[in-house]
Amino acid sequence: MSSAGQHPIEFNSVTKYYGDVRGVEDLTFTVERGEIFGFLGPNGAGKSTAIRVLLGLLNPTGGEASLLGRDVTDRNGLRDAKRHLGYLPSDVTFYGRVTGTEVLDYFARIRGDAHREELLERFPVPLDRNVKAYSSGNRQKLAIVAAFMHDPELAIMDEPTSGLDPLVQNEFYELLEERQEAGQTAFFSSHILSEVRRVCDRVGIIRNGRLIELDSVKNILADGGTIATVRLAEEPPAAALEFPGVAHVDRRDGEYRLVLSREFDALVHRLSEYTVLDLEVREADIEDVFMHFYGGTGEGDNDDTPLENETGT
Ligand SMILES: Nc1ncnc2c1ncn2[C@@H]1O[C@H](COP(=O)(O)OP(=O)(O)OP(=O)(O)O)[C@@H](O)[C@H]1O
Repeated sequence: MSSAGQHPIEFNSVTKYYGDVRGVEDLTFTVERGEIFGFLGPNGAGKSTAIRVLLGLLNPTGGEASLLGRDVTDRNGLRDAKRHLGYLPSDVTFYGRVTGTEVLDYFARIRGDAHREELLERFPVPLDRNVKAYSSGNRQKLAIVAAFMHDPELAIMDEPTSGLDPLVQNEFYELLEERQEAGQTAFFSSHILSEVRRVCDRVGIIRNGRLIELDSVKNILADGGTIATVRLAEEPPAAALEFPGVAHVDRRDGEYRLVLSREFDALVHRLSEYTVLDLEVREADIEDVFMHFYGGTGEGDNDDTPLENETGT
């Protein structure tokens, strides 16, 4: 379509305030064609605000954003772009007393449904039943079929796997991967780090409305390095464990946890000054790395709710 050669998603210094409340501030990044991009951040960080600006549901206070090459404030252009978009909201609600079939018929009339039967085989739902009586998982599956049955070139999803059981989640990741092989683009917010590691090429991390990291998952994991957890018989002087190569130290339950590069000589040398009761050295995993970005006491935090993990809600 008209977006050929352009980035499917572009944010250029986008700021959105709700009165005095900051939604997002000076957000600048692009999503490349054919990539799966994860948009991460703690609760209240501004992810939904950014997505709503992109969909033209909120006017930015400043800056510009474009979707499939169309300025999001250009109503007609955005309407055209949306024919090639699949959108999966976080809180799927269908209005009225309608069946699953009627919901899909409605979207089919607007955007097409070439892949409807194939998707219904992968994400089966009780089509003849009133959607008000659907379980949350079935509601989410129906929304997936509705979002993807016209084979959109871009999918925007707000926590797409919430409410899905592990088998359906897996089917969904496979769908995203197949679509990527076909050159289509996906942008989604998530709190589930295992899915980010599995499917995302790049991530943007937002906190307090600002983008604080933008990189490939591979690079982010590589930079996170190694974690050493050590228990000592003596209390070392403050800062004794902050030697070169150590990016971060914290003390928890009598243990020191060091985030460090894979240079072990300095670690061994420093620990030799103490009686080591316990020592574990391992590769940092994705939870360690993202906790580093999520945690802390950033000025003006909107909400310090901890990150949910796979077993969370
Ligand atoms: N309609 C609104 N009116 C006023 N403030 C709002 C509104 N919507 C969001 N906010 C505020 O904007 C900030 C960003 O919220 P947003 O919902 O975009 O975060 P989020 O990253 O999507 O969070 P979550 O992970 O909890 O869904 C928060 O401080 C929130 O309270």
